[in-house]
Amino acid sequence: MNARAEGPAVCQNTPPTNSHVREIAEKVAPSAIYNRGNPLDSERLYRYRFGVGILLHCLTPRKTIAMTDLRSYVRDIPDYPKPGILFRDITPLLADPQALTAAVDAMAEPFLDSDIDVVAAAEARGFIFGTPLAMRLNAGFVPIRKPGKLPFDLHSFAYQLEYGTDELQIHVDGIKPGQRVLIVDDLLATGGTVEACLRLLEKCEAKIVGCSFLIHLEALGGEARMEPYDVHSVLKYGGDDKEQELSIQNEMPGPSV
Ligand SMILES: O=P(O)(O)OC[C@H]1O[C@H](OP(=O)(O)OP(=O)(O)O)[C@H](O)[C@@H]1O
Ligand SMILES: Nc1ncnc2[nH]cnc12
Repeated sequence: MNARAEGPAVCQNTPPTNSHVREIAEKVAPSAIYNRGNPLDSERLYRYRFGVGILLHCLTPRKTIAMTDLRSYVRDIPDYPKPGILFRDITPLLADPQALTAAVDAMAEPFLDSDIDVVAAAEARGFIFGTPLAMRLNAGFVPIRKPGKLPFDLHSFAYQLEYGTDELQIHVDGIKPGQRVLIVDDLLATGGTVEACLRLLEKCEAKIVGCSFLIHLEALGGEARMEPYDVHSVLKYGGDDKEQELSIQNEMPGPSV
C-alpha cells in the first residue's frame, strides 16, 4: 500500500506531526502501534519515531574521506602571493562538507581525552579550524589577534620576519592560569606564528597541552621552534620541494593572505 499517496499530505521540508505519523503507521504497520489492543500513546509514539530515526541514521551510507584523499583537496598555487612561494590553498577542502569534517576530526582525534579547557588560535585561518575543534573537544575558544582588534587589556608579542616585524595579541583574561590549552592553526611553516602564540599563552600561565595543524611544511623547520611542546599535523609535506617550499611569512611584509 502506498501510504504517502493515500495518507495525509506530509510536507517534505517540515517534520511530520504525531498525527501524521500515527495515520501513516496505522496504514503501513498497524501492529507496530498497537500493543494488546491499546492505541499508541504519545510517549511510545515519540520513542517509536526516535528509534526509527536512529536506525535510519545508522543505516544511511556516508562518504568518508581517507587521509590520502584529504590531500587532494589542498590546491598548490605556485608563485603566490610572491614569486618563489608555493601556496598551499585549503579553500577546496573548506568548500567540501565531508573533507572539512574529516579534517576537523583528524585534528581533534589525538586530543579527545586530553581534558582541553580552551582552544586558542590566531587569526584568520586559525579561527576556521579552532572553533569547530573547540566544539569537538567540549572546550572554549580564545582568539589571538593582530594589533587593533581586541578591545580589553592585552598581552602582546612582537616577532621578527625576514624583513620587519609582526605582532599578535591576546586578552589578559582570555585564559586563566593553569587552564589546559590546545593551539590550533591551519598550517605550520617557519613556526613564527605558533611561537608567538606559545609566548602569549605562557604569559597567561596556561598549561599548554599541544598544537594541532592541518598542514605541516616540514622543510621549513617550524617544529624546532615549538619545543618542548607536542606537535600534531594531519598532512605532512616533506622536504622534496625545498626550493619552492617557503613561508609567506619570510617575504616582505604585505597584505595578509
Ligand atoms: O609558520 P609560519 O611561517 O608562521 O606560517 C604559518 C602561518 O601563516 C598563515 O597565516 P597568515 O599570517 O598568512 O595569516 P592569515 O591566517 O590571516 O591568512 C597560516 O595561517 C599560519 O598562521
Ligand atoms: N606556503 C604557504 N602556503 C599557504 N599558507 C602559508 N602560510 C605560510 N606559508 C604558507
